[in-house]
Amino acid sequence: MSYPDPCPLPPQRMEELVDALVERGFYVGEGMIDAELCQALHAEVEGRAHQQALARAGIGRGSDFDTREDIRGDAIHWLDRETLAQRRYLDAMGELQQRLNESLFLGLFEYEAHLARYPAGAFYRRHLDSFRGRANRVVSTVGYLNPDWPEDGGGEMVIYAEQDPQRELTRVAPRAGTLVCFLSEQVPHEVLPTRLPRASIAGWFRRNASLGGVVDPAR
Ligand SMILES: O=C(O)CCC(=O)C(=O)O
Ligand SMILES: [Fe+2]
Repeated sequence: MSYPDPCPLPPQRMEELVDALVERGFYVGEGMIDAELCQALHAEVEGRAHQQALARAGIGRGSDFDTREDIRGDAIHWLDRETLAQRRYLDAMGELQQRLNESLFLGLFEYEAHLARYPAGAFYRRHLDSFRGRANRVVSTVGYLNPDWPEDGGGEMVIYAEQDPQRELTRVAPRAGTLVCFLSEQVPHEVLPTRLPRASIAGWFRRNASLGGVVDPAR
């Protein structure tokens, strides 16, 4: 497998991403993630599903953890840099982290992400990514991996207004190459029921929890 160097996110589009985050709190970029990389990551998700090497996703953390199919129905695998494709993706997110810190002084200091597969019929009800026990999530990213997603495939991600969480701002089809980025504490969002198996990577830039919510100085 060969990849273009140095980064699978187009550097010239970083500025539009940063501007959208500042102006609207979210960004939707089609064709942001390299097609070959999406293909490799998609194969990894499907391979893991086949080997039953994905874990049921849950809500909450530690002793609060619970699987709730009425809230979310995906199965996940936390990225561990095991494959070249994972390393490429994480390296790209590392560059994005650096860019966000330089431009917005967010003090992001680490990134965690998981592969996710929503089987047919699965969804994830409207939620915020930063909640009790996860208050240090600052910026969320979702990269989509399914090539040729049909118009009637379902599984769109809906973004709602912060002040009026009933009001839809946009719907995003989970098509390979699209990258969505948003402020974790402010942007309510939802995954509509999918008609086809749907693969993505959801990830979060975090600030240092040990500082009790105080922003790290930009590095
Ligand atoms: O896959 C998506 O579109 C979003 C997933 C999500 O909201 C999450 O994992 O927190
Ligand atoms: Fe989410």
